[in-house]
Amino acid sequence: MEQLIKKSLTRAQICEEVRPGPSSIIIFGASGDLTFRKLIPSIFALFKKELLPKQFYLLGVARTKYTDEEYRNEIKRWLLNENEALNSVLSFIERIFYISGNYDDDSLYKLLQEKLNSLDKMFETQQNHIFYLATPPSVYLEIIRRLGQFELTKENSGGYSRVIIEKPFGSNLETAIELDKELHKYLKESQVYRIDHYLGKETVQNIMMLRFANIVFEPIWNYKYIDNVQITVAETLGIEHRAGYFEQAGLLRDMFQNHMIQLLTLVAMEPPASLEDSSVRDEKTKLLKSIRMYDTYEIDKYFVRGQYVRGTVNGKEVPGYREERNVNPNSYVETFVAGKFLIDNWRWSGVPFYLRAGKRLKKKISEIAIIFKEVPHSIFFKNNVELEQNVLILNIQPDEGFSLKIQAKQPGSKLCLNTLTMDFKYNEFFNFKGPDAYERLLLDAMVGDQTLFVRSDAMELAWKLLTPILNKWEQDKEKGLLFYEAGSWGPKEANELIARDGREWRDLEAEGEIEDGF
Ligand SMILES: NC(=O)C1=CN([C@@H]2O[C@H](COP(=O)(O)OP(=O)(O)OC[C@H]3O[C@@H](n4cnc5c(N)ncnc54)[C@H](OP(=O)(O)O)[C@@H]3O)[C@@H](O)[C@H]2O)C=CC1
Ligand SMILES: O=C1O[C@H](COP(=O)(O)O)[C@@H](O)[C@H](O)[C@H]1O
Repeated sequence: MEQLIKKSLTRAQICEEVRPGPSSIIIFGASGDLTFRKLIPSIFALFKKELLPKQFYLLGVARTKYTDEEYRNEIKRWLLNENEALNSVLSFIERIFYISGNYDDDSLYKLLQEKLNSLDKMFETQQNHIFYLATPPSVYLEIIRRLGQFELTKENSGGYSRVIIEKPFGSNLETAIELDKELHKYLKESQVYRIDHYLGKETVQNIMMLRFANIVFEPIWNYKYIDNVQITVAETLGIEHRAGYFEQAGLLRDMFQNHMIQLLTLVAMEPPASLEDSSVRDEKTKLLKSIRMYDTYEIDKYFVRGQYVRGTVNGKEVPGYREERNVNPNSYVETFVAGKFLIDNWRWSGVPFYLRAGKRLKKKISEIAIIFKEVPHSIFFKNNVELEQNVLILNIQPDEGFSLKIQAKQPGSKLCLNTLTMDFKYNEFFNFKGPDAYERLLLDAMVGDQTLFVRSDAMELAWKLLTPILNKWEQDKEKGLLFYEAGSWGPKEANELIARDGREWRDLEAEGEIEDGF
């Protein structure tokens, strides 16, 4: 009995959300898309759930001129548009302030110092500051240098100073290292929170729970039982208003350097010694070191890149990438990538990880599929009829959850097998829509938990892996770029990539549907 009580007490303690101590969030780029669409709604959601500390304020910084009042009105309008209740919105915006200026101008940082001093006193936030860089990456360094020069990154005056940095972190290995080096002149690694919003998604966090809190999966989580792993992040959206960014980035930087590689890492890493952030991040790093680097001549064999042309998505005609506003009509930037990754360690020897992601595909769906080997000997059918392989699917979106495909007897007939899907959907089971990824991550930054943020070495290793590919594509320009119709599943060569190994991509046509939300 005592044991049981102990167990449930521990569970309650684990489940309980830790409300952070006094905190402030200072957003650079506060007039931008990310701030309005993701950051403000997530901070507001935390406010409504009473997960923000009582001693809290938010300070927006950008070049656009607003008074506090005008900025609050913008936020009010935005939140009311999202059907939020007026009363909550009004009490939330009382904690919001705004200053404007140019990032390369000392007077902005003097003003910032003064504002922080007075707000820290007013809200008793004990000089605890989280600086969120939600600006274009080109100004990250400038902001960090100035914060450093104005001693806003120093922690010895009582409070903490943390910096959340949005992706992309650099544009290749060299620039990422350079940015990191400069950053570390002013900040210790424990102050740096490199955000990857996929790590805040419920199913993504659940990968570790599923693997390491159950006995049934881990013993078969290896080359002996797993045939291949497929990770798909398909979007119906194009590049929206982000042509300026996407023309520089392309899909490999936009999705693989961060989200896709992180997903692969969580599926493939060894069990960490504990849930401590350093243990988890050590395992991720170890795994990243085992991913095979390809020689330049192998890249075409293992990677396919494509760009969408005009087509129909969700019944609507959409322009091709080169026809999008602010895109170079001869652009050879990729909007689709499929690749085969191999992990050179004992657990994953010979197990391919097929990854694909793309814009303007047939439907929005993200999943990780663990495809198990065939049974070694089938007693069920003569004439070599193959049994379908078991598949464990971790559904990241639209319906967060997981499903297991197994073979079962079809009722009635004497001996007919069929695939049965054991389906678990978060929303249905818990009757609760999980929080947005940014809520989780902002809360973690306030309590100082870096587990779900990307450490310097992992970020570097991901760039190391992808930079040779980026270099080759940069050299090849249009050569090797394949065109696919918007509303399809990408270039047919992506199917050939996997067919060469005698496999095929999972058919995602029939899985649940939603509109893109990002
Ligand atoms: N939007 C999204 O969905 C996602 C964005 N990100 C990352 O978050 C960051 C912000 O993205 P997002 O909000 O879309 O970006 P925006 O293009 O909306 O820019 C944010 C703000 O930065 C300021 N800004 C724009 N250009 C410059 C410039 N050249 N110099 C200084 N300031 C500038 C503008 O404010 P003002 O003119 O008032 O100064 C703008 O409101 C980027 O690093 C992006 O890669 C990451 C994941 C998703
Ligand atoms: O970081 C990014 O992610 C979104 C996809 O995010 P999701 O949560 O909607 O799956 C992608 O559209 C964007 O290009 C990329 O920068």
